[in-house]
This record gives sequence, C-alpha cells and structure tokens, in this order.
Amino acid sequence: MEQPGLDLFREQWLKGSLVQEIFYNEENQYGVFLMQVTETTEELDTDEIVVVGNMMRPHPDETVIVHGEWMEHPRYGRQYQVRHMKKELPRTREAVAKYLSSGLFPGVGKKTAEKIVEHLGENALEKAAARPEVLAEVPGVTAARAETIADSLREHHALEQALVYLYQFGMGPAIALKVVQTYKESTIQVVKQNPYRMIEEVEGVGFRRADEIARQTGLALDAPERFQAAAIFALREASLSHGHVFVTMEQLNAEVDQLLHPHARDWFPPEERERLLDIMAHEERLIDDHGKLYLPSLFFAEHGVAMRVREWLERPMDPTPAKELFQAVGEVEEELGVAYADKQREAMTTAVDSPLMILTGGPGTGKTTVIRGICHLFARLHECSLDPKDYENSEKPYPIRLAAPTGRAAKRMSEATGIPAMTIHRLLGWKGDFFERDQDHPIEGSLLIVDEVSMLDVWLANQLFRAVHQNMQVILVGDDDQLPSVGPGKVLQNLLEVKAIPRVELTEIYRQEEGSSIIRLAHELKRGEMPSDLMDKLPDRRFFPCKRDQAVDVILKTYTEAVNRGYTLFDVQVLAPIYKGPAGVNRINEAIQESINPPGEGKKEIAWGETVFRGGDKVLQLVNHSEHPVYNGDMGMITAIDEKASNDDPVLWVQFDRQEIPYKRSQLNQIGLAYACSVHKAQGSEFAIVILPLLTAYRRMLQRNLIYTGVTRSKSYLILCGEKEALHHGIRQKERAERNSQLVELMQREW
Ligand SMILES: Nc1ncnc2c1ncn2[C@@H]1O[C@H](COP(=O)(O)OP(=O)(O)OP(=O)(O)O)[C@@H](O)[C@H]1O
Repeated sequence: MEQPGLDLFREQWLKGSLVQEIFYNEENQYGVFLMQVTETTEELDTDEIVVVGNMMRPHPDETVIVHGEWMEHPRYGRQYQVRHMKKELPRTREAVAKYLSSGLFPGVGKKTAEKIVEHLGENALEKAAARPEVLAEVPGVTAARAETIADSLREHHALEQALVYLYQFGMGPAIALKVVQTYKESTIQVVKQNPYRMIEEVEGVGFRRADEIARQTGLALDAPERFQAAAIFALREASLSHGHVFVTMEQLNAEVDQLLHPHARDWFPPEERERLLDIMAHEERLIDDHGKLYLPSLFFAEHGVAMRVREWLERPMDPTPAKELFQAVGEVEEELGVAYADKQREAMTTAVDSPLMILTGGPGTGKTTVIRGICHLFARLHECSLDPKDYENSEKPYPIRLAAPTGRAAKRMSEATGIPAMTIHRLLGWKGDFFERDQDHPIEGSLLIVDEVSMLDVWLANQLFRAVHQNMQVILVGDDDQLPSVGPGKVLQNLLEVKAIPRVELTEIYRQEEGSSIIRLAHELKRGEMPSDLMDKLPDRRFFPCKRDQAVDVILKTYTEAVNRGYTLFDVQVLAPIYKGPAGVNRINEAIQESINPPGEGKKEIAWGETVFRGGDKVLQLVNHSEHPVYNGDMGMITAIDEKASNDDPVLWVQFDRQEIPYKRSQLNQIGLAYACSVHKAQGSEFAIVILPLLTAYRRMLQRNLIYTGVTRSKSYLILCGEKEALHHGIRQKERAERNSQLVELMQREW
C-alpha cells in the first residue's frame, strides 16, 4: 500500500475522514471522533474507528492521516490514540468541489465550487494557492474572492506545516497546537528565528524546551537571545515559584548559570551579561533598579502600593473629640451587647480616626467582633445608616465596603457583621482580564475593611489600593502567622514593618472561653511548642497515629463517620499539603468520592483528564471565573450533568452558595473535586470539621505557618492523623524562605 505523504516516524497510520465528532474541547483541542478509514497500515475488521487525542478540529470532508497507537479504554473499548494528525488536500474532482463548498472558504457555495473545479481541474487547490489570479478567471469569482480563497488555503497549509515542524522537535500535540494558535502562519519563522519567544508568549513552554529547540535549529550556544531568555525565565520563576518581587544580580546570575549549564560563564562573561541586560531594560522587558531586577508589572505594582500608603500616611485627619468617641463606643457596646476589651476598644477608636490602620491577631482574638464594632462606631459618628435598604433608591453609596480575597471569607465576614461583603475581585469589577475600578473609577463608599490580608500579593494589593479614592479610610485585617500570599510579595508583613502605620494587635483569646482546645493548639504551634496533650482524646480534637499507607483509610473512615453523623459534605474538609502521591489530595479525593458518591444507576458522570465528575460531587473553583461571580476557593456541588451536550452548551452545573453556574466542556479545567484540598486553597475558609493528615512523606512541604493555617481552618472539631514526628518536624520549620521586596523602604522613603 502506498505510504501517505507524511510518515515522520515510520509508524502506524490510518487515513480517512473524521465523519462524526463525539466530543471536542476547543481549549486544549482534545477530541474524540468517529473515523471512516479508507487506507491504513493496520489490519482492520471494521472501517469505522474511534480516534482520540489532541488535534486541530477537522472538517468532515477533509481527508486526514492520523499517526498513533491502539489503546484499550476501560469503558469505551478499543480506540486509536492519535499522536499526530495531518490533513490531506482532497484529490478527486468531486472531493475538491465538496471541500471548497464545505464552509471553510467564506462565500464559496456549491455552484461556485463546481465551477472552480470545472475550470481548474482536480489540482484546483494547489493551483489556487500558488496563483490566486487563476481563480479570478473562473466565471463568477471576483478578484477579491479569489484572494480570500487563496489566503484560506495558504493558511490551512501553513498551520499544517507548522505542526509537522514542531512535532519534529518532539513537542507534544497539545503544546504544539498552542504554539501554532499563537503565531499562526508565522510559526515556523518565529520558532526558527527565536524559539525563546515562546517562553514569554506561549503558556506551558519553559526555558528548557525552548532551549532544546534552539539547539536543533542551530542557534548558537552563546547567542544573546539565549542569555536574555534565561534571564526572563529566571525572573518569572523567582516571582511565581518563590514569591520574590525582584531578584538581585547575584541571584539572577546563579539561576542563569544553572539554566545555561555547563559553560555559562564562558559564553556570557560579566560584561556581556551587563550589556544584554541593559538592552532588555531599554526594551522594557525588565527594570533594573540599581541592581535589583524586576519584571515591569511587579516594579509598578510595588511602587503603586508604596505611593498609596505614603499618601494615606500623609493625609491629615481631625481626631474625634475624646468625649464623643468614648460615648459612641459605649453606645455601640450597648447596641451590640458586647463589652469590648481595652485592646479591642483601642482598635475601634484608632480605626475611625486613621486613613489607614492594620488590625492583626490570631484566631479567636476577636478580629471579626472588632470589625463589626468599627462599622457601627463609624456609622454612629458619621450619622449614617447601615441598612442596605436605605440606599436602594438613593444616589448615596453604601458607606462601608467589606471585602476579602476569597468568596468564603467574604461570606463569613458578611454573616458575622450583618453588613454586605464581597470578594476583592468583585469589588474591583473583575472582567476576566482587567479591573473596572481604578484611580479614575474608584470604589464607592467612605470606609473599606479588607480581611485575610495575608493572602494579598503585591499585584492585587496595587489594584485594590489604586482604586481607593482620596477620602476613603482603609482598614486591613489579617493574621501574619498564616501562609503568605501565593503570588509574589509579602504585603501584610511589609506593612507591619512600617512603624508609622497605625496598627493594633489583638492577642487575648476569647474563643477559648468557650472551651476550644483548637485555638490553644494553634497558639502553641505558632510559638513552635509541641502540645503536651497532643495524643489526648479531647472534646474537640483527636490525633489518630498512622503511617502513610494507612492514612487514606483513616481519613476515609473519619470522613464517612462525620457524614453519617449528619455533617454535610461542606462541614467536613480534608486538608493535605501536597496533591500527588499515595496520601496526596488527589488520591484522598478519589477514595472519598468512591465511598461517598460511587457510580450508580441513573447517576451521570463525565471524565475530565484523570478526574471523573459525578452528580452530587463536592467541587472547588480553582481560578476566578471570568463570566460569573465565582472565585478561586469557592466550593459547590454538582447538580446536573449533560454528557451529550455540544461544545457550545453547558455539560455540568454547580450549585454554589448564591447561584448555580453552568460549565462548558472547555471550562471543566476550572474545577476540581473538593473533598480534600490543599491548605493553600483553604486559606480564607473555615470548616466545622477539619481532617489534617501530617506525614513525614510531606516533609518538604511541612512548615509552621502551613500547619498553623491548616489547624486554624477548623471551627468545631480538628482531626489530626499521621505521624507525631511530622508535626514535630513541621513546627520547627519556621523561617519561611525570604521573599525579596523593597516595599518597606519605598513606603518609608521621603517624598
Ligand atoms: N470582648 C469580647 N467579649 C466576649 N466575647 C468576645 C469578645 N471578643 C470576641 N469575643 C468572642 O470570641 C469569639 C471569637 O471572636 P471573633 O470571631 O471575632 O475572632 P476572630 O479573631 O475573628 O477569630 P477567627 O479568625 O478565628 O474567626 C467569638 O465567639 C466572639 O463572640
């Protein structure tokens, strides 16, 4: 049998057309199709085969050649896993006409297509691509139309070629498609000239992959682009993986040396490095602030935050007369039925008289109680109502804005204070790729209170602070002993280092009065002390010793017991420090799902990568949704699945607190199972019962602030399981890796 045009790897192939689309995800180009096979290297007993894999969506009239291998799917049986796909231009007159009128070419209908073939013969496509003017000779085809058809043909051809080009570097189809989507017809040219561009422009391409391609395209090992790419990659890694806002020249050089190993110093001696970094600074790809190297967005964010803070510190404010303040606090105490402690009262009175104040304290010290007090004191002093109804048909905005980084924290804030609260993203009018609120369209209101500020990275802090208008007062609330922000910077910690910023730290624990040993444990762990009653059976806390291999069973047993006792799936949360491995988040999720929500007759499910989502599953939103007010960290339950829905329609619905949100197939990567999640994802949330495995297998991740954050997520009951040594090891890991930032100096710098 004649080999089709492409046989890159002398592998098996099938040729034919993909006659029916069973499933296709636009986002990652993963598809399942029914293929009508016309030729193949294989022995087949049927000519209809199911093919799956990442591929450009073909048209049913196109002939394709797929390369790959057979696999046995546990549920769907024998399928062909596509490694590469190549489209082939049709060759017979009939096929060419059909192809031309298939809808791929704007404005070409059946009649025109037939006329083109009649005129140019079965090689019409090749002829037209090479010389569009021949098309214009066909009656009824204008010169402009001829040009469009030729352009489309060339484009299809170019994309095809580009994919084949990328495959030869061993690039997988999913990434190759992303590259082609980014550079379109210029793919080959871009990749040949400077493969390193992909690092900055295509998500998922790192330095090593780009460098590998550069080697194969023959780019010199000492090419300037190579050093510059390594430098940018090192900068991005430093901020995204290590939380640095800038890197020093020394750090950059060390990172770059590693990336360019083994002869980095010979290829790029110091003066050449300096010259190349200068060029990059000139091109604004980085900012060199006296040897501190920044990604531009981080430089501007850090300066933005510092500038705002300085402005707030310089804003004059007349203090409320002491007598009036004293009286108002007394009235608030009476109104809310709380006798505030001296420190709490100090926090309230400082807050109403400062343009900026920070309120810190561990769990149960009364931060939320004080926030509520501040709102009522503020309303009393400014004679404004806190009833949202009074603002419904009024020009006047609601005076106090409460916000937190996650939906759950915002909800908790609103429940505890009785005042509307929302996520920072919602407050700032997040539109998926930009914020509506900025210095020209600031947040309305007179007082802004932000909770869980330890989660704010320097980018979001800047977005938030710049949207605060001149007369708005700002109160930042947080617990500095918790995990730092996922993104770069250590904003809360830095703000606390600036002594000029008014702050009140609450240290006295109130919830303990209610008999909570969890809070006591949290405070002990915070001081690095091993609790003496760790193994005791306490009314709100247990420790079940177990080894790694037993951990999932112990967790599962505890989880099901809690559910059997009437706790909802949302009351119980497993928190683990890592995703992978035999006791990681993923494995725990699978085990709990299998036990709590197994497959059943009439229960619908849909597979997404390695995860199966089933009706009734508890899921977690992993990123901020671009269309709906659902945010990173929000949890909901799958209410419906329509596995037959087309790509443009929702396949799955999740009920969150306030609303039910539909997800298309391409959006399924935004959610994950949530019976277990990472401690980082649970920041800003609280649960009645937390199950926290502590194993020496997690050693690398176990740190005092991670354990502290995990423990403080539990409101009523804490179940620790695992190895005592793991806890002992973890709480001694205190020093969080340093994060470079100049925020403190910038905030303190004189005008
Ligand atoms: N002055 C007070 N007198 C009596 N009880 C208080 C006082 N302050 C706080 N509490 C009580 O202590 C408990 C914890 O307070 P609150 O929830 O405000 O603390 P928190 O710092 O926000 O804690 P967490 O971050 O754990 O939610 C609540 O039950 C609250 O009613």
